[in-house]
Amino acid sequence: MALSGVKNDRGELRILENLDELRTDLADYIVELSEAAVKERGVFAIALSGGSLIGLMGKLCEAPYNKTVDWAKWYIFWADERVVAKNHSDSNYKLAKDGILSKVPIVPSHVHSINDSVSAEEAADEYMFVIRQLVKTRMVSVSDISDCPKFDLILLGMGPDGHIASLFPNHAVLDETEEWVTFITDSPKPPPERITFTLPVINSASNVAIVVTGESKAEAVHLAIDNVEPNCPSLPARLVQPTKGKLVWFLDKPAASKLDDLQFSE
Ligand SMILES: O=C1O[C@H](COP(=O)(O)O)[C@@H](O)[C@H](O)[C@H]1O
Repeated sequence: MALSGVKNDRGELRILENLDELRTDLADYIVELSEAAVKERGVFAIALSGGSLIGLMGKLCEAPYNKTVDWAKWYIFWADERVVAKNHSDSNYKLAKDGILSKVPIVPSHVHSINDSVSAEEAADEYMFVIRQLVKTRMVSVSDISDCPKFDLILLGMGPDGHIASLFPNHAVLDETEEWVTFITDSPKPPPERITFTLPVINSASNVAIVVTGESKAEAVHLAIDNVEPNCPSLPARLVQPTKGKLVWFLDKPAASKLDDLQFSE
């Protein structure tokens, strides 16, 4: 049985009994947000991450979701990408294409992947330009408190070190507040060159979901969510604090195993 509730100011927690329940709950949540965005704005702008997240989104390619979702209204972006060719096994685009995008009727021109034939710096600049054009036409909304794009949903995974997108602990990239998209060339996790949404963009989204499974991430989940002393100011996952949007954590039981006193109703 799932546990769910709100934990201090760290958003809503959904702790699922097993991976199958997590996959279903995640698919239901994404579909609900896509229906609301399409009803309100006519489109759904969703940013994906790489890693284990894509496999956990797999139910979207199955019945009933594959037939009922209004795929033609989806606009796809990436919260981060590794600077490798699109057919490289490290590519977040390839992962999403093989795992989801090739299995549902997404409009190819709505898939906004990152240019893989230029440097990391150029790719970040270009991606920001692409997003800027889509903000102008309101395919992507704009935040009313900053000039940042306001994605309908940003989906994040989290590494055992607490990184989200390609924002790593104690890295200068966490201080980037001017750019929407930036790049790094020294990622502690290979490959070294990556581009990533910055924290202001992530925190301007209408909805952010962080999806984490497995015991190896339990300590980082605890540090990111609980009121720990000393606080972990440079743990990237802890810095996800949507200004006006909603944050939801999807956790399996092993990932949630180190959280302090869970007192949610079952
Ligand atoms: O390198 C990355 O890692 C994170 C976490 O991946 P996971 O496999 O541990 O879930 C991922 O969210 C990010 O997009 C990716 O580039």
